[in-house]
Amino acid sequence: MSKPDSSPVSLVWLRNDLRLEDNPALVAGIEAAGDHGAVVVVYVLEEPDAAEYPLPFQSASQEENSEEARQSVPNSNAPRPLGGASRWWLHHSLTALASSLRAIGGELVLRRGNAASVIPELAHEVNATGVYWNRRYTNARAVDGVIKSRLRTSGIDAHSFQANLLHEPWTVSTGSGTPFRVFTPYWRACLSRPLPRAPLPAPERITTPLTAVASDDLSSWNLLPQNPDWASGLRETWQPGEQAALTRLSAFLEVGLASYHRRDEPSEAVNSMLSPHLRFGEISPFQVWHAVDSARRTELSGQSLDNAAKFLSEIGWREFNASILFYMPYLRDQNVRPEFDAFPWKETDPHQLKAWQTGQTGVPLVDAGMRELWHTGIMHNRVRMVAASFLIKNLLVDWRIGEAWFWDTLVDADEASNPGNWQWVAGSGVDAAPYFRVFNPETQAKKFDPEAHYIQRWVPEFEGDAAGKRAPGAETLFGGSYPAPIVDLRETRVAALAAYDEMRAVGLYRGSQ
Ligand SMILES: Cc1cc2nc3c(=O)[nH]c(=O)nc-3n(C[C@H](O)[C@H](O)[C@H](O)COP(=O)(O)OP(=O)(O)OC[C@H]3O[C@@H](n4cnc5c(N)ncnc54)[C@H](O)[C@@H]3O)c2cc1C
Repeated sequence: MSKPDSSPVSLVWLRNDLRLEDNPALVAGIEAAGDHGAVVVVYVLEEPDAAEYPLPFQSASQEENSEEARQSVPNSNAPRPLGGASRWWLHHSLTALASSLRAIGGELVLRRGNAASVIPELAHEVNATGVYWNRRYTNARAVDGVIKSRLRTSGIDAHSFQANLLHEPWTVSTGSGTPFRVFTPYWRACLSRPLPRAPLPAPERITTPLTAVASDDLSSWNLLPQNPDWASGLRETWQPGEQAALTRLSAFLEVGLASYHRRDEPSEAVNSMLSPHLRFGEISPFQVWHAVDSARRTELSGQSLDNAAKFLSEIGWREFNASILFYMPYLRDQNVRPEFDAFPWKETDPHQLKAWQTGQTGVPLVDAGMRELWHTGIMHNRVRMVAASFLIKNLLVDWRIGEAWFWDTLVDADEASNPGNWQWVAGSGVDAAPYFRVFNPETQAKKFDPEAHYIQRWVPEFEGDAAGKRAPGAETLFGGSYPAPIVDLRETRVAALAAYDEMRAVGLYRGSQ
């Protein structure tokens, strides 16, 4: 339905919240427009001028970690350009969102460019009386700050809402008022806070302005891969969009949750697979929390109750990483623990790196994970840890190189969780695994994929057991269809520990100067 152009207009800017249910900005925009107003819903493909948002900006991070090294960050606060798999997801998620909006009378307007210009210009174009968005906690909030002041200068109200985190970073702090650096007390503090608010229902109708608002054609954004079209595995695996996210959540509650204690076994389909849906905000953590919480109050018992608590704590890790990025905007570029700046990374061997990226290292569990990633845009969490550890510790490749590959290939690539987890594996992050913990892919496979079902699925040419032991005679296949390991796991483990000692010696030397 359309309203006359003189009516009040709300501009709702959707970002990582591509949903109708539990969308406070959308609800507030509709309410503010009232019975006589109209609502314009926009998504902006952000292409900011990075120089406009230099790091570091004034934030608590500088108090939190104020060493000189952390100040000279080469990056900017501009939103991080999406990787290939995320662009694929975004295309389909926007398509789904546009169709849901149309079903209740709305339209999705698409614009591209620097949001700091695009949003104020669009607000003027549609005579917006207010602009509404849900808050983000990445470095790109610097962009939001600029927009807010530009809008206010021209007399337009800007309103932002909590929608994408259960606990905004500044609401959870230690007794002395500093951010948590260790997960367990962080999550305990979260759990002692008031229960997360109930999710909001989806709006039933939206009124658009009488005059249609110009929109880009989604296909002109070229988000989908062409020549080659590498997305067939993504299409087989995923259905982006709000409806699919809700279906995933229901399926997890019905089937996965009861077996979630087996979440470390990659051949078991017990994990929720919600990460890309959460990443793009097709479902909110409030919806997930309340669905699980209501199940545990009414239906669950025994093991399932423990599983529910564990699952919610994984949602907690997502929040924890968001909080880390909030306070440490350099998370993707810099070691959180400065002593790692002296780590003697090896000069990257392009052949070894390629073998890792393409799942041809000759280490079956690592290769299975990397092939799963390439084909489906996702990798099981346990295998992510093993594959990352292999790159960092057995190949001595700087974690930032692995992080960039995951950023490009994961459909759930997240500005906080990706570098946060890479730094966790590297040992350079907050609450990280100690560097001397080197995942042994053979032991990990024996423990978590004992029948080698997962390995067989992704590395069918491998003949041997899960621990990487070749079947009799299969040694002759080395150099054949499945390669021999590109490095010796035991020797490289020793080399990694020696490199770690070298780094610590530099620290001790510097400390003694
Ligand atoms: C090297 C490495 C890189 C990673 N990069 C990302 C990333 O870019 N984006 C991402 O969402 N997760 C990342 N993870 C965390 C984790 O692997 C995925 O969240 C998980 O595999 C997603 O599958 P799921 O939805 O079935 O998880 P479930 O087990 O069902 O967990 C439910 C939700 O909890 C959250 N979650 C679970 N584990 C973690 C974790 N360790 N850190 C943060 N959130 C978590 C996710 O939102 C997930 O959807 C990474 C882990 C590693 C080791």
